[in-house]
Amino acid sequence: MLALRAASLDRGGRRLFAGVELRLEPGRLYVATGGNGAGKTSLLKLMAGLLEPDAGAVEWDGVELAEAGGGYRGALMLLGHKHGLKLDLTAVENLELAQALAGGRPLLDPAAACAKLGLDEAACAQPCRRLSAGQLRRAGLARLLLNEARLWLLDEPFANLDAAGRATLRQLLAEHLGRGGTAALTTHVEMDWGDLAAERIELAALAAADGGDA
Ligand SMILES: Nc1ncnc2c1ncn2[C@@H]1O[C@H](COP(=O)(O)OP(=O)(O)OP(=O)(O)O)[C@@H](O)[C@H]1O
Repeated sequence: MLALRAASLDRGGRRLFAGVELRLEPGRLYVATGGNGAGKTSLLKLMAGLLEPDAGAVEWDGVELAEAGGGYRGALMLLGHKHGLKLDLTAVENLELAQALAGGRPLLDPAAACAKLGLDEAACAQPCRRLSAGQLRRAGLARLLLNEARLWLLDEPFANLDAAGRATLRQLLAEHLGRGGTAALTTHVEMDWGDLAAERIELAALAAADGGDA
Protein backbone atom coordinates (compact mmCIF):
# COMPACT_ATOMS: atom_id res chain seq x y z
CA MET A 1 0.00 0.00 0.00
CA LEU A 2 1.21 3.51 -0.84
CA ALA A 3 1.08 6.11 1.90
CA LEU A 4 1.92 9.81 2.05
CA ARG A 5 2.90 10.79 5.55
CA ALA A 6 2.84 14.52 6.29
CA ALA A 7 4.17 14.95 2.75
CA SER A 8 5.03 18.38 1.37
CA LEU A 9 6.03 19.25 -2.16
CA ASP A 10 7.46 22.45 -3.65
CA ARG A 11 7.95 23.02 -7.37
CA GLY A 12 9.27 26.03 -9.23
CA GLY A 13 9.54 27.99 -6.00
CA ARG A 14 5.91 27.33 -5.10
CA ARG A 15 4.54 25.10 -2.37
CA LEU A 16 2.00 22.81 -3.99
CA PHE A 17 0.88 21.21 -0.74
CA ALA A 18 2.15 20.38 2.74
CA GLY A 19 1.36 17.95 5.49
CA VAL A 20 -0.65 15.61 3.27
CA GLU A 21 -1.75 12.31 4.85
CA LEU A 22 -3.07 9.86 2.28
CA ARG A 23 -3.31 6.07 2.04
CA LEU A 24 -4.10 4.42 -1.27
CA GLU A 25 -6.09 1.36 -0.25
CA PRO A 26 -6.38 -1.90 -2.24
CA GLY A 27 -9.45 -2.02 -4.47
CA ARG A 28 -9.88 1.76 -4.50
CA LEU A 29 -9.67 4.42 -7.20
CA TYR A 30 -8.32 7.91 -6.44
CA VAL A 31 -8.92 10.80 -8.82
CA ALA A 32 -6.76 13.92 -8.57
CA THR A 33 -8.51 17.02 -9.85
CA GLY A 34 -7.58 20.68 -10.20
CA GLY A 35 -6.86 23.34 -12.79
CA ASN A 36 -3.79 23.63 -14.98
CA GLY A 37 -0.68 23.88 -12.85
CA ALA A 38 -2.47 22.84 -9.66
CA GLY A 39 -0.02 19.98 -9.09
CA LYS A 40 -1.79 16.82 -10.27
CA THR A 41 1.12 15.50 -12.33
CA SER A 42 3.54 16.46 -9.57
CA LEU A 43 1.48 14.48 -7.06
CA LEU A 44 1.58 11.39 -9.29
CA LYS A 45 5.35 11.80 -9.76
CA LEU A 46 5.72 12.01 -5.99
CA MET A 47 3.69 8.80 -5.66
CA ALA A 48 5.85 7.14 -8.31
CA GLY A 49 9.08 8.11 -6.60
CA LEU A 50 10.13 10.40 -9.47
CA LEU A 51 10.00 13.39 -7.12
CA GLU A 52 11.02 13.38 -3.46
CA PRO A 53 8.91 15.08 -0.81
CA ASP A 54 10.35 18.32 0.59
CA ALA A 55 9.11 17.19 3.99
CA GLY A 56 7.45 14.05 5.28
CA ALA A 57 7.62 10.69 3.53
CA VAL A 58 6.14 8.51 0.82
CA GLU A 59 6.08 4.82 1.72
CA TRP A 60 5.30 1.56 -0.02
CA ASP A 61 4.20 -1.18 2.39
CA GLY A 62 5.75 0.84 5.21
CA VAL A 63 9.13 1.39 3.51
CA GLU A 64 10.21 4.78 2.12
CA LEU A 65 10.25 4.69 -1.69
CA ALA A 66 13.97 5.42 -1.87
CA GLU A 67 14.55 2.19 0.11
CA ALA A 68 11.79 0.10 -1.48
CA GLY A 69 13.62 -0.01 -4.84
CA GLY A 70 12.86 -2.91 -7.18
CA GLY A 71 10.01 -4.21 -5.03
CA TYR A 72 8.13 -1.01 -5.65
CA ARG A 73 9.02 -0.70 -9.35
CA GLY A 74 7.70 -4.23 -9.92
CA ALA A 75 4.41 -3.34 -8.25
CA LEU A 76 3.91 -0.07 -10.12
CA MET A 77 2.56 0.78 -13.57
CA LEU A 78 3.04 4.47 -14.31
CA LEU A 79 1.60 5.95 -17.51
CA GLY A 80 2.47 9.59 -18.13
CA HIS A 81 0.29 12.07 -19.97
CA LYS A 82 2.40 11.58 -23.10
CA HIS A 83 1.82 8.26 -24.86
CA GLY A 84 5.42 7.11 -24.34
CA LEU A 85 5.51 5.04 -27.53
CA LYS A 86 8.41 4.79 -29.95
CA LEU A 87 6.93 6.18 -33.15
CA ASP A 88 9.02 4.08 -35.56
CA LEU A 89 7.77 0.86 -33.98
CA THR A 90 4.31 -0.65 -34.31
CA ALA A 91 2.00 -0.74 -31.31
CA VAL A 92 2.67 -4.46 -30.85
CA GLU A 93 6.45 -3.94 -31.07
CA ASN A 94 6.18 -1.17 -28.45
CA LEU A 95 4.21 -3.47 -26.18
CA GLU A 96 6.67 -6.34 -26.65
CA LEU A 97 9.43 -3.97 -25.52
CA ALA A 98 7.38 -2.74 -22.56
CA GLN A 99 6.56 -6.27 -21.48
CA ALA A 100 10.19 -7.34 -21.63
CA LEU A 101 11.25 -4.35 -19.50
CA ALA A 102 8.44 -4.53 -16.94
CA GLY A 103 8.99 -6.27 -13.63
CA GLY A 104 5.64 -7.89 -12.89
CA ARG A 105 4.32 -11.31 -13.97
CA PRO A 106 3.24 -11.31 -17.67
CA LEU A 107 -0.56 -11.36 -18.00
CA LEU A 108 -1.49 -10.98 -21.66
CA ASP A 109 0.42 -11.05 -24.93
CA PRO A 110 0.85 -7.71 -26.74
CA ALA A 111 -1.42 -8.46 -29.72
CA ALA A 112 -4.25 -9.48 -27.39
CA ALA A 113 -3.70 -6.36 -25.28
CA CYS A 114 -3.98 -4.18 -28.42
CA ALA A 115 -7.18 -5.94 -29.44
CA LYS A 116 -8.68 -5.46 -25.98
CA LEU A 117 -8.07 -1.73 -26.36
CA GLY A 118 -10.04 -1.80 -29.61
CA LEU A 119 -7.11 -1.44 -32.02
CA ASP A 120 -7.62 -3.52 -35.14
CA GLU A 121 -4.87 -5.52 -36.85
CA ALA A 122 -4.24 -2.81 -39.46
CA ALA A 123 -3.68 -0.18 -36.77
CA CYS A 124 -1.36 -2.51 -34.85
CA ALA A 125 0.73 -3.37 -37.91
CA GLN A 126 1.92 0.12 -38.83
CA PRO A 127 4.43 2.45 -37.24
CA CYS A 128 2.89 4.40 -34.39
CA ARG A 129 3.64 7.70 -36.13
CA ARG A 130 0.71 6.89 -38.44
CA LEU A 131 -1.79 6.48 -35.61
CA SER A 132 -4.30 9.10 -34.49
CA ALA A 133 -4.08 10.71 -31.05
CA GLY A 134 -6.81 8.43 -29.70
CA GLN A 135 -5.21 5.32 -31.22
CA LEU A 136 -1.90 6.29 -29.62
CA ARG A 137 -3.63 6.69 -26.27
CA ARG A 138 -5.21 3.26 -26.64
CA ALA A 139 -1.87 1.67 -27.54
CA GLY A 140 -0.29 3.32 -24.50
CA LEU A 141 -3.07 2.10 -22.23
CA ALA A 142 -2.65 -1.44 -23.54
CA ARG A 143 0.51 -1.55 -21.38
CA LEU A 144 -1.80 -1.86 -18.37
CA LEU A 145 -2.73 -5.34 -19.52
CA LEU A 146 0.76 -6.72 -20.09
CA ASN A 147 2.06 -7.28 -16.58
CA GLU A 148 0.63 -7.64 -13.13
CA ALA A 149 0.98 -4.42 -11.14
CA ARG A 150 -0.71 -3.66 -7.83
CA LEU A 151 -0.69 0.10 -8.30
CA TRP A 152 -1.61 2.02 -11.45
CA LEU A 153 -0.66 5.71 -11.61
CA LEU A 154 -2.23 7.25 -14.70
CA ASP A 155 -1.78 10.86 -15.83
CA GLU A 156 -4.72 12.04 -17.94
CA PRO A 157 -5.56 8.53 -19.22
CA PHE A 158 -8.92 9.66 -20.65
CA ALA A 159 -7.33 12.33 -22.90
CA ASN A 160 -8.08 11.82 -26.63
CA LEU A 161 -10.38 8.85 -26.01
CA ASP A 162 -13.79 8.65 -27.65
CA ALA A 163 -16.83 7.35 -25.76
CA ALA A 164 -15.99 3.71 -26.54
CA GLY A 165 -12.38 4.22 -25.42
CA ARG A 166 -13.51 5.83 -22.18
CA ALA A 167 -15.86 2.91 -21.53
CA THR A 168 -13.02 0.44 -22.18
CA LEU A 169 -10.73 2.24 -19.75
CA ARG A 170 -13.45 2.30 -17.09
CA GLN A 171 -13.84 -1.45 -17.58
CA LEU A 172 -10.09 -2.00 -17.21
CA LEU A 173 -10.12 0.06 -14.02
CA ALA A 174 -13.07 -1.93 -12.66
CA GLU A 175 -11.28 -5.23 -13.38
CA HIS A 176 -8.06 -3.95 -11.76
CA LEU A 177 -9.90 -2.79 -8.62
CA GLY A 178 -11.83 -6.07 -8.57
CA ARG A 179 -8.50 -7.96 -8.40
CA GLY A 180 -7.61 -5.87 -5.34
CA GLY A 181 -5.46 -3.43 -7.30
CA THR A 182 -5.23 0.29 -6.58
CA ALA A 183 -5.34 3.15 -9.09
CA ALA A 184 -4.73 6.87 -8.89
CA LEU A 185 -5.31 9.06 -11.92
CA THR A 186 -5.55 12.69 -12.95
CA THR A 187 -8.26 14.02 -15.18
CA HIS A 188 -9.89 17.19 -16.45
CA VAL A 189 -12.91 15.16 -17.58
CA GLU A 190 -15.87 15.42 -15.23
CA MET A 191 -17.54 12.04 -15.10
CA ASP A 192 -19.89 9.96 -13.05
CA TRP A 193 -17.64 7.28 -11.59
CA GLY A 194 -20.60 5.10 -10.58
CA ASP A 195 -19.56 1.67 -9.35
CA LEU A 196 -15.90 2.68 -9.34
CA ALA A 197 -16.69 4.87 -6.30
CA ALA A 198 -13.75 7.14 -6.91
CA GLU A 199 -12.27 9.10 -4.06
CA ARG A 200 -11.38 12.63 -5.11
CA ILE A 201 -8.08 14.26 -4.28
CA GLU A 202 -8.76 17.97 -4.86
CA LEU A 203 -5.43 19.77 -5.30
CA ALA A 204 -6.95 23.16 -4.46
CA ALA A 205 -8.13 21.75 -1.14
CA LEU A 206 -4.68 20.33 -0.37
CA ALA A 207 -3.09 23.69 -1.20
CA ALA A 208 -5.67 25.61 0.84
CA ALA A 209 -5.10 23.36 3.84
CA ASP A 210 -1.48 24.50 3.79
CA GLY A 211 -1.40 27.88 2.04
CA GLY A 212 1.59 30.10 1.43
CA ASP A 213 4.73 30.02 -0.69
CA ALA A 214 7.65 27.66 -0.35
N1 LIG B 1 10.14 20.58 -14.16
C1 LIG B 1 9.58 21.55 -13.44
N2 LIG B 1 10.36 22.48 -12.83
C2 LIG B 1 9.82 23.46 -12.08
N3 LIG B 1 8.49 23.61 -11.89
C3 LIG B 1 7.69 22.73 -12.49
C4 LIG B 1 8.17 21.66 -13.28
N4 LIG B 1 7.12 20.95 -13.74
C5 LIG B 1 6.03 21.55 -13.24
N5 LIG B 1 6.36 22.62 -12.50
C6 LIG B 1 5.45 23.52 -11.78
O1 LIG B 1 4.73 22.76 -10.82
C7 LIG B 1 3.40 23.23 -10.74
C8 LIG B 1 2.45 22.04 -10.89
O2 LIG B 1 2.62 21.46 -12.19
P1 LIG B 1 1.89 20.11 -12.58
O3 LIG B 1 2.40 19.71 -13.92
O4 LIG B 1 2.01 19.16 -11.46
O5 LIG B 1 0.38 20.61 -12.68
P2 LIG B 1 -0.92 19.87 -13.23
O6 LIG B 1 -1.99 20.06 -12.21
O7 LIG B 1 -0.61 18.48 -13.61
O8 LIG B 1 -1.24 20.75 -14.51
P3 LIG B 1 -1.97 20.43 -15.92
O9 LIG B 1 -3.43 20.29 -15.61
O10 LIG B 1 -1.69 21.69 -16.70
O11 LIG B 1 -1.33 19.22 -16.50
C9 LIG B 1 3.22 24.29 -11.83
O12 LIG B 1 3.28 25.55 -11.20
C10 LIG B 1 4.41 24.08 -12.72
O13 LIG B 1 4.85 25.30 -13.27
